[in-house]
Amino acid sequence: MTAILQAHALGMQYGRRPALTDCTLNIPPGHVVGLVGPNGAGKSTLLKLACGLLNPTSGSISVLGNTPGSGPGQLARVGFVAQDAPVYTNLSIADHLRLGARLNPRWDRGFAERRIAQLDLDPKQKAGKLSGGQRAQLALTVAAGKRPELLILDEPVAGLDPLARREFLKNLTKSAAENGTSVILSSHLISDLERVCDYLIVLVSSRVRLAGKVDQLIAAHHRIVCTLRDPDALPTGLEVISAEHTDRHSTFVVRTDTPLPAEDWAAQPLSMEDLVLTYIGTADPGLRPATQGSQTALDSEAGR
Ligand SMILES: Nc1ncnc2c1ncn2[C@@H]1O[C@H](COP(=O)(O)OP(=O)(O)OP(=O)(O)O)[C@@H](O)[C@H]1O
Repeated sequence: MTAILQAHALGMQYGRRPALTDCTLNIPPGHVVGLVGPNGAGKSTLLKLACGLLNPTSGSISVLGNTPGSGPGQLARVGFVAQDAPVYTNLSIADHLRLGARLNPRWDRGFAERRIAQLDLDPKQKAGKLSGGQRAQLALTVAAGKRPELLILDEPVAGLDPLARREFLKNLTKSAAENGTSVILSSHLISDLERVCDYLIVLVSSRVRLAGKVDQLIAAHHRIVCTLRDPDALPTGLEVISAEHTDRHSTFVVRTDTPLPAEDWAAQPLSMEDLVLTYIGTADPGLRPATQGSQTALDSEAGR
């Protein structure tokens, strides 16, 4: 099966500033992929590279097996909503839907019109007069109405109120499953991603720190609490992702691809939020040298 996104040693620099460094990914189709990371981590840069809005300064990227943005055929297969949900301010909502129909061979008019009605928006309203959240809803409707194979959304729910956010995410997963669409969405709202994503990418300081299927990542990570000890005293095969110590106890987040050995410790699973925060909180690659290697291993696992 063709990967929805394959990147090898992908890099992007704006002038001398690296925005994405040595990014290697192999995302299989059929997933809702959550892309998380702190401000400035490189999320939007990766998504723009995937749409062909930017060209890499090093490495390679392919999306659905092709070079991003390489002609009308590829553009029709990928729907994209940028972070600020751009719309044509002088055009009405109905004009946007007409434009969508003209430009996209697989345009789903019924879906788009239904969605606008469900949102209680007036088709005659100029897009420039919509609220920020309503503009985001219009941009999302146009992107989804293309019926793309891959929908790329850069912080799609940031401008939506809590109820609209929940509804949007529910519809997104339902429509992705019904239409066989893969989705990549970035967000700072980990609890939202937890609800809808089954594949996770954590970007920190322009590098991929973690990537893989959520269930496999959760199964491979454990929080263990034990009497005070040095990480080197832990059994081999456990990769220490984070370590915290009090006078008496040590708490480690460890990763292992084999079952956790039974020892004199209390072990707990991590939630997706715990996992993300652990990797974001241990962002210094100098402190945690093994994680990039783990990412590559998981990627090849997921790409099988
Ligand atoms: N057009 C640009 N020119 C110069 N530097 C840029 C440009 N766009 C992004 N950058 C820089 O590249 C880095 C990555 O930015 P990017 O927008 O990809 O991050 P992000 O993870 O999407 O951040 P956020 O969560 O704040 O949206 C940042 O250091 C940013 O300042």
